[in-house]
Amino acid sequence: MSFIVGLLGTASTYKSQLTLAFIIGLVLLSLYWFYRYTIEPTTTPVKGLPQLPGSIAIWGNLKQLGSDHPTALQRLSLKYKFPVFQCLFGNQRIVFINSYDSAMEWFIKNQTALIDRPLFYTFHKLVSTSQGLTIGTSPWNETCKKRRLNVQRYMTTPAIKERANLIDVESYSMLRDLYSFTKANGPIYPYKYTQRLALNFTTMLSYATRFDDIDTPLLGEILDMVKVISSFRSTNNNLQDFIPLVRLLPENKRSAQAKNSSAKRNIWLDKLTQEAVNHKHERTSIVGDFANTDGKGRLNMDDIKCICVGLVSGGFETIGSTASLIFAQLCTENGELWQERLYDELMKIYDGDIVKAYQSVLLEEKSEFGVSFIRELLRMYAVIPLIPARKTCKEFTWNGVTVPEGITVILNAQAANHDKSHFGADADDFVPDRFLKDDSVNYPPYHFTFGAGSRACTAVNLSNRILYAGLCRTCLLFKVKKDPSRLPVVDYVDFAEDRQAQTNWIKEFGMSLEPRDEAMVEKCFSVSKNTCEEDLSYSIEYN
Ligand code: HEM
Repeated sequence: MSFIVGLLGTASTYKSQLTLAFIIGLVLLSLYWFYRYTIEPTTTPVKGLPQLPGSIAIWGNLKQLGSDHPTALQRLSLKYKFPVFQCLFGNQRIVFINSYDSAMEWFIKNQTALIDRPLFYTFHKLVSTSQGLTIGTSPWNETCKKRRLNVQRYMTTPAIKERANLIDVESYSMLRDLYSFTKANGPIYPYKYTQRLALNFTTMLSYATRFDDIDTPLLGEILDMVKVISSFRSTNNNLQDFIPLVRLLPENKRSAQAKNSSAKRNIWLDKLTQEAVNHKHERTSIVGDFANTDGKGRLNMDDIKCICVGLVSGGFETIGSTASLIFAQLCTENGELWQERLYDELMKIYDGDIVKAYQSVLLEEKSEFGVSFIRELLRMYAVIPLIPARKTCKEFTWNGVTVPEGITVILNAQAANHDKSHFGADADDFVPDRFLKDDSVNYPPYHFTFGAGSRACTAVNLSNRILYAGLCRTCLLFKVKKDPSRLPVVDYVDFAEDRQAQTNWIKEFGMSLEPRDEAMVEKCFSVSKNTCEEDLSYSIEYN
């Protein structure tokens, strides 16, 4: 300021007046640029929708949300009694949906208006540049529509039955290795085993390749890398998505890490794709199906690559996390009772024939308790608590409010799944009987863990089947035993190891498998080994 006053004082010549005008102009321009680039919200407020108080310049409401966004948003929604509100993440305006009924209204009743997805700087500009956008990260356009329709071919009830061998080989391998490890060494944290089940399922479906040895170095590398990539989609790990200034900082570590992980991922994905093409005549896979058409179908190789990356990333973490939560719940105080109840019910359904039950759970979901248990597990733990963002592609009206086109909307599945006005006072408890009753709760979509509406998870039925078969096979052959020195944390918020991740996974706990009848375990395992001989031979360790 004193500099400008000084200049004014001595601005006797025309030249210095010009200099002064130039400097003031430059300052004003810089301030304008600063405002437009980093403070001005990208969209105007939605008239009539409550705004979350406490927004500050540059940060918006981000600071007040701390490191656990879904829980903070859920708490604020209850505090202010706003099931739906808008807030600012940096300069991005986002509408959050936090209750069961409002989720139904926005994501199901108005699903055609919410079919689009917005683009985010980190994920879309840094991570996804070379393999292209997956279905789950792509805006709605002809390419996305075509790819989504093709994926649905692999997710129909007959298609799931046709690929039951994949559920067989992976649930068998998981139980085989957990059993042999815990028999020899005592309790173990099962997460890596459930992750391998999930990763293998998606790589088998996409590329007809799997990992058999839990200690294969590439498996560990892939598990780490996919976790890093997924963190780029989280709302609270990526300031640069919301605060444009952060993008300008030199040595932005997150951006460098994003590029690096994406480059590494592409190397192994390209290898898997090539393997699948090489084996196109002998092995069934999505890439192989495509290669056999000689590119004459509606899809091209880029489409296929994107579809497969999407299936691997969409399925791997979610199934892996939810499957380890099955073991966690079976290790709780009531876990033993639930195991016995399921075992008895399955014995009743399959006339005491364990081998028949062991095979049938791949093809049908006849145990009502088993179905309810998995449904409740998914409701209790929204492993992706904030559903990937949507963007309104047309105007619609909700509760008298006109929601315009171009608004970013995020469903807080954790909040909607724990909405006491829908699920009752025990909404925060794990009640595996919840979906056995004939009431308004036992009604699709049951919960919002798979998202909802036009862009909901394409693999709902497939995921339910994988989880059901895993649960039933475990209880048919084994008693899951807790490790008293490492009990699981089963609270729906505190269970998560890292509340900043996009997909939550459970904190370490210990469990072991005790056979109900060792001879029967061997018998069932040899049934799987024989039926899945060919799938087992697709393991990278044997090629
Ligand atoms: C417990 C298991 C799973 C959970 C909790 C889950 C959850 C989700 C969620 C929350 C979304 C976003 C939905 C939305 O915006 O409304 C999604 C999308 C998607 N999921 Fe899943 N998922 C699971 C398993 C799988 C599996 C096994 C696959 C593939 C084999 C898969 C493939 C996809 C795809 C392709 C999309 C993108 C859909 C689109 O944007 O049109 N998911 N999933």
